[in-house]
Amino acid sequence: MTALLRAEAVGATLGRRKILSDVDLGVSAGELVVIIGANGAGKTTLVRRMAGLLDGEGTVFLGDQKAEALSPRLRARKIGYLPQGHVFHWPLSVADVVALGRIPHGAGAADLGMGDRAAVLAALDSTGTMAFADRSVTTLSGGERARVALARVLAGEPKIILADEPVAALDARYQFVVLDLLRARADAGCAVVAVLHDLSLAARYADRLVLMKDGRIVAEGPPEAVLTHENLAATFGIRATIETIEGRLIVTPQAAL
Ligand SMILES: Nc1ncnc2c1ncn2[C@@H]1O[C@H](COP(=O)(O)OP(=O)(O)OP(=O)(O)O)[C@@H](O)[C@H]1O
Repeated sequence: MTALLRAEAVGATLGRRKILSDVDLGVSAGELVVIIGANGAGKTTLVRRMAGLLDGEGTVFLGDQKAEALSPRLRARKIGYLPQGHVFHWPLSVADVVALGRIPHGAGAADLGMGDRAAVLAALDSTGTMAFADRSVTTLSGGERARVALARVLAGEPKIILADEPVAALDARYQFVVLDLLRARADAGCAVVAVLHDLSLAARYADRLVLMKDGRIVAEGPPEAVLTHENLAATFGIRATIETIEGRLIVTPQAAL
C-alpha cells in the first residue's frame, strides 16, 4: 500500500548541529504510528520535518507526490500538525480558534459554510471542548487548551495527523479520550503519527512503534518487539518492568541506570 506520508532519508540541521540523520518512515492509511525516545532524541524535529516545517536532506512524499511540490494551502489541507505545548497568544473564543482549522479549506472565521460549521462542531464535541466554546481560549486551563489545539487540527479534517505529545497536559481520563480519538481517525482511514512519553500508552495504542535516539530510528515494529529491556536501557537509560496485564503490555520504569 502507498504510504499517505513518507519520509525518505530525511535529515535536519539546527543551529549548525545535525539533529536528524537518514530517517526513513512511512505511514499508511489506517495506521497509528507512535514515536518514542528520550528527551532530545529528535522526535519533534522529525515530526516538523515531515510536516514540511523544516528543510533538510531527503524527501517527504504525500502519496506519490513530493510534499515540496504542493502549495502550502494544499499541504495544510492534507496534514494536520499539532505542535508540542501549543501556546495561544490571542484572546479569541474557543469556537473561533477551532474554526481557524478550516482556513486551508478557504473558510474565514466570519464566513463558515455548512460543511465548515459541521466540522467545527464535530471537533468541539469529540474533544470535550463544546462546554467552553464561547470562552476566551486564554482563560482555559493547560489541559483544556491542549484539547482546543487538537480540536483545531481535527476541524481541518486532515487525512494525515501529526500530533506531538498530544496528551502531555491531560488528566488520565482525557489521555484515553484523545488517544481513542486518534485511534478512531486512523480506523477511519487517516494516517496518524503521535509522539508519546508514556510507554504503556504507546504500547496500547500504536500499530507500530518507532524508537529514536540521537536523531536516528534505532528500532521500529510492534510494541512488544521494540519495548525490550535492552532497548529501554540503551535509549532511555532506565531499568523497567515489562509485563502483560489483561492482555496489555505495561512498562513501569523502575530506576535510572
Ligand atoms: N533551533 C535549535 N538549535 C539547536 N539545537 C536545537 C534546536 N532545536 C532543537 N535542537 C536540539 O535538537 C535535539 C532534538 O530536539 P527535539 O525537540 O527534536 O527532541 P525531542 O526528541 O522532541 O525531545 P523532547 O522529548 O524533549 O521533546 C535536542 O538536543 C535539541 O536541543
